[in-house]
Amino acid sequence: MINFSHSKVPVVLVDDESSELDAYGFLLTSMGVNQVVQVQDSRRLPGVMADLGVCVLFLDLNMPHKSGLEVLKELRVTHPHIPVVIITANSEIESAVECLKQGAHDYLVKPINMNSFASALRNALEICALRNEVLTLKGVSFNRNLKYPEHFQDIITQNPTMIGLFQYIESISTSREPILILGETGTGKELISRAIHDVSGLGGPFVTVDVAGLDDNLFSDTLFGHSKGAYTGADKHREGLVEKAAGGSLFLDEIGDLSAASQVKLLRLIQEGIFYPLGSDRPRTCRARIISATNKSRNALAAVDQDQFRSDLFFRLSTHLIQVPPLRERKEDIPLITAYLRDQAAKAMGKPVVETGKQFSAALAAHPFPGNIRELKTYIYDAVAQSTDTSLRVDTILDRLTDVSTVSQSQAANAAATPGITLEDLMGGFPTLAALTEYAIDQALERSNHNQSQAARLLGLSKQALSKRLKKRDKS
Ligand SMILES: Nc1ncnc2c1ncn2[C@@H]1O[C@H](COP(=O)(O)OP(=O)(O)OP(=O)(O)O)[C@@H](O)[C@H]1O
Repeated sequence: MINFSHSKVPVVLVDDESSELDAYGFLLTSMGVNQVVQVQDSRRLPGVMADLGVCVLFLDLNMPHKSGLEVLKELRVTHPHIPVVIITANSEIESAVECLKQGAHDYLVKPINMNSFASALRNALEICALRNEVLTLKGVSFNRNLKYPEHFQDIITQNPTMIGLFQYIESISTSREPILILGETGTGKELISRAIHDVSGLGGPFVTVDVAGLDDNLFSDTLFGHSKGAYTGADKHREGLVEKAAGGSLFLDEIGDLSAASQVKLLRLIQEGIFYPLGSDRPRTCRARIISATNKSRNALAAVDQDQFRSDLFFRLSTHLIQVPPLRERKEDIPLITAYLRDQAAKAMGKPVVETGKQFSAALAAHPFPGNIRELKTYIYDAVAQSTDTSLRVDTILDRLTDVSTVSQSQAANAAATPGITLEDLMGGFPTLAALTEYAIDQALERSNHNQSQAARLLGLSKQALSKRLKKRDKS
């Protein structure tokens, strides 16, 4: 019998029938699997996964409360790297195929044959090992290692840098020092600030203010409030947002646009921890944690020779500094976020969920997204509103992508100027498409130890298509 005792990866079984759970559990233990986790109520799975991290999942399709398909859709968002094997009855084959489309790794039909079970497990463990290797090479643990994944569930990503940011946010959760979030417009800075607040466990409210449109008087009034009679029309005492955020977090958005006079007031607030409502000489203590954000670059903000933004304020605000990567640097997130927004838009508009479609996906993949996720959201909502077919219509975005591409030419030029390995370096000259294809096939075979099923999966091909190509290559 195959023995999996060398693998430390836990195997999770999700099935509402306790007799099935016991039977599969027994089978796995007898194959030497070290850790078997049984989940009878699929609604409990997110909690179980939060503690486990990397694992292989066997998922029954037909369950009360939350079906296998619903669970799978959620997992694709929260744990996109985890291989999922569907367990299905003969009558549910169509649903199982739908699950494969949704990213399940394999399916088994009941009654389950021990050999098929073992081979599905072996493949899933191999996928775990391969993906782990790739992410380790990128400097990130396959395991998200998050203590509070639920606080990040609205931030859809599978990008290693983003997951690293989540880990950083958890590591500073007990600090009450200021946090500065840098990132281009629409990269999700506000979403991240919300997650920072949630992870911090602060019991007070999360209060946000966009300081870009505030002149100095309005800034003081908004943040610090005023006492009765402070100015004409101030007919009663009004507390400011610093007070409202007591015991919680105050999120100051667009901090890079703050006037010089307001910068001085903010610096005093952070340094001394006190503030004065307008018209009052009684100091109040600031009991809010300050999170700020800007879409100006770090260099533009911190440049000591420019007096636009005080460098002392920059350093005070950025005890903890978070740099959010633009969408064009995490292209692997585009399909994931697209699917999430597409489903969200369909739900909001009461329309059926449709496929994204190959052409639509390809057009998005080639776009630089100067407006990042906010821009992507605009396209998806518009395309969903116009959709009448089984997939999103690419013509709804093509014109818009061209317009924005012109705007973003300078960004693209910057990206191109980024030092790194060029295609020429890699291939010894600019490659033809055919040469690139061959190179990708070689790499996939090498990384999968010449296991053709694994290699085909890495390449996004069926095993048959890969084997056809390899045969053709052998003949030539
Ligand atoms: N990873 C993500 N997954 C899903 N939705 C996202 C993600 N990142 C951002 N969004 C969505 O994109 C939109 C813009 O995000 P957000 O307002 O947080 O960006 P921002 O960086 O604060 O932008 P700005 O600098 O213009 O204020 C919001 O609707 C947000 O919900």
